[in-house]
Amino acid sequence: MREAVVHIHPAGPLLALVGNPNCGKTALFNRLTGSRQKVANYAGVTVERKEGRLKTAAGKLLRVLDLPGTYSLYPRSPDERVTVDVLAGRAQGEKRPDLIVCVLDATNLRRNLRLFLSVQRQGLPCVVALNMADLAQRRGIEIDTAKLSGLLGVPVIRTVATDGHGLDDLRAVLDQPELWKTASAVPEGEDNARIGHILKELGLDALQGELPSDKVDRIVLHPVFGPILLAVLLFFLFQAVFAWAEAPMGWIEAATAWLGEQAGALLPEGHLRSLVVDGLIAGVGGVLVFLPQILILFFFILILEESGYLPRAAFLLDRLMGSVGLSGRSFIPLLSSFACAIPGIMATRSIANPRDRLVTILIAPLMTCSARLPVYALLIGAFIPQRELWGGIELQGLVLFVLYFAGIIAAMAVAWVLKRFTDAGRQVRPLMMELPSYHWPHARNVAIGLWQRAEIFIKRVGGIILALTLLLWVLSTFPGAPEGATGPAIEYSFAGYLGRGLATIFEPIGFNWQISLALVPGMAAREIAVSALGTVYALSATGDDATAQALTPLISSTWGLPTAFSLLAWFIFAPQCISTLAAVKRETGGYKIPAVMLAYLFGLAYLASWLTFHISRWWLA
Ligand SMILES: Nc1nc2c(ncn2[C@@H]2O[C@H](COP(=O)(O)OP(=O)(O)OP(=O)(O)O)[C@@H](O)[C@H]2O)c(=O)[nH]1
Ligand SMILES: [Mg+2]
Repeated sequence: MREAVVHIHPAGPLLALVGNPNCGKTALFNRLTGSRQKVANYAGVTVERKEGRLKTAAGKLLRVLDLPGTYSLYPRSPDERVTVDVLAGRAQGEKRPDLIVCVLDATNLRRNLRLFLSVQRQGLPCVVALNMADLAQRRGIEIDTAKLSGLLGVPVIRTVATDGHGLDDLRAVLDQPELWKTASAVPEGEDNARIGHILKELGLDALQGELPSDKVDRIVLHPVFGPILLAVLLFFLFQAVFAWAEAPMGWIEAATAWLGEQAGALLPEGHLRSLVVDGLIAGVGGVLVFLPQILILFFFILILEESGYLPRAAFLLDRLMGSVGLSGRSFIPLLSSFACAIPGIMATRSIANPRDRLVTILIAPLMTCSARLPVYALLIGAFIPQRELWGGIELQGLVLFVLYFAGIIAAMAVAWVLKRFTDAGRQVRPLMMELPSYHWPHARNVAIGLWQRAEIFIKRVGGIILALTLLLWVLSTFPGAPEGATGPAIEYSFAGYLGRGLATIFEPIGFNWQISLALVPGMAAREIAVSALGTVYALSATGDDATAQALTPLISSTWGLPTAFSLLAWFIFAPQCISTLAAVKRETGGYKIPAVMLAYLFGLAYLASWLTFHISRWWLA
C-alpha cells in the first residue's frame, strides 16, 4: 500500500504577509493576530511560517500567515524557500493564499518595491502595508500613499507596526469584497525602469544624505575600535550576570531555605517529608535560584537584538569566521544558541550554503546555552572565591566569561577541522548582510521578552525538572536500606547502584557516583544536573538534620578542585541533550548527523575533562 500526504486546509480565507527581511512583518502579524512571535532588528528572524487569526473591521475572521522575509522569488536559503513555496501554492498542508499583504519598509522603498513587483506578477490580489512610516517621516521621507496606490494599482496603507498606527485602516480595507476578487493588473514595463519611474513620480529619486546610523557605524564598524567595543560589551555582560544577580539570588535562596525549614517542622519524619524537603525543595529550589542570572543574560541579548547591533557584530567577526571556513552568516544562529541550541539550529535555515549550514548545526551545541548557566554558576559559586581583581573586575564573572569563551574557541576549532575535510570551505564567500538602522529598544518589548523567558524557565522547572527530580527521589529512596545498614539509604537504592555503575566510566575524569548519576537526568534538561545533585546530596546527608541544605557549601567541602574543574570542562561540550539531537534530526532529515554530533561531543567532553582533571591534579599536588 502506498501512503499519500493528505492535504487538509482549514476553512476560511487565507492572507499571507510577504516582504523583505526586517521590514516588520512579524511585528505587524503580532499586532493583527495578538500573537507573540519573535521580533528583532536583523534579517532572518522568522524562519518558518506561522499562523494566526485576524478579525476585520466588519468582524470577518481571516487566517493569517507570517512568512520568512525574502529579497526575491528566487530562493537562496531554506527559509526563503518557505515563502516562495507558499506564494506558489506548493507548501505542504497549505492552500495558496487568497490575498497577499505585501509589507514594504518605507525607509527603503527602492529595494522593497523590487520584491513587490515580482509578487504582484504572481497573479494574486495584493494590498501594500507601507510600514516603518514613523522612521520614514523622521528622516524626512514623505510618501504620498494615494499617488503610490495609483502607480502600483493596489491599495496602500501607511502602518507603524510597533505602535499599531494604521492597523484599523488595514482591517477596514480587508472588508472590501472587490479586493479579494481581482488580481491587480500588472502594468507594462521592465522592473528597474518602473521603480525609477515610481520613485521619480513620488519625488524620492534624490540620493539620501548620511543617516544617524552611519555616524554610529563609523565607530562600531571601525577596524580597531569595533572589535574592542564588542569584547568590552561581552565582558561586561558576564560581569553583570554575577554582580547584579547576587541580591535576588540571595532572596530566592532564603525563601527556599525558609520553606524547607517550615516543611521539615510541619511534616512528620518519613517518606513524605523526605519527598518534600529533599526532593522538591532541595532539587527544584536549587535550580530556581538561577532565574535572576538567566534573566540578566537575556536582558543583554534582547537589547542587542532589538538595537540592530547583532548584524554589525557578524560583520566584525566575518574575517575571523572566514579563517575557519565559515562566514559571518553563521554568527546569528550561533549567537541564538546562547539561549538554546534549538532556535540556533532552526536559525541556520537562513544560511544559503548547505555545507556552511551543516557545519553551523554541528557546532551550535558548543555555544553555552542558558540551561548550562545554572551548572556553571553552581560550580563557580562553590569553588571560585568571590574576589575583586584589579579595576573592580570580579573573579567569578571572569571565570564565567572564560567558560563561554572556551565554548566559542572549541566551536571554531571544530569548524577548522571540518574545513580540512570539505573543499567548499576554501571558497571565499563575501558576506551579504543587511545592516538595519539602529533602534532604541522599546522598554515594553524588552519587558515582554524577559517575561516570556521567565515563563519558559519556570515552566521547565515546574514541568520536566520537577518530574525528573521526583523520579530521581523515588529511585534514590527505594528499595531502602537493609537491616543493619551503616550508610544512608540512597547507597542501597536503585539510583545508588546505577550511579556506582556509571562511576566506573567517569572515575578516570574525576566524577564521583553522585555526579555520574546526575548526568543521566541532565540529558533531558541540563539544569536537572543541578537539581539532581541537590536531591542526591540531601538524601546522602546523614544525621537528623532534615532541613534542605544549600548545595554550594556541600559540594565545596566534599569535592576536590580537580573534580570541579573537570565537570566544568565536561559541560563546555555537554553532549547530553536529547531535544537538541531531535532538532538536528529534524533539520537534517536523518539519524546520521545527530549520531555524528553525539559521538564527537561525547569524545571531546571526555577528553577535555580527562585532561583538565589530570593537569589540575598535577598542578595542585
Ligand atoms: N520604528 C519602527 N520599527 C518597526 C516597525 N515595524 C517593525 N519595527 C521594528 O523592526 C524590526 C524588525 O521587525 P520584525 O517584525 O522582526 O521584521 P520581519 O519582517 O518579521 O523580519 P524577518 O522575520 O527577519 O523577515 C524590529 O526591531 C521591530 O521592532 C515600525 O513600523 N516602526
Ligand atoms: Mg519575522
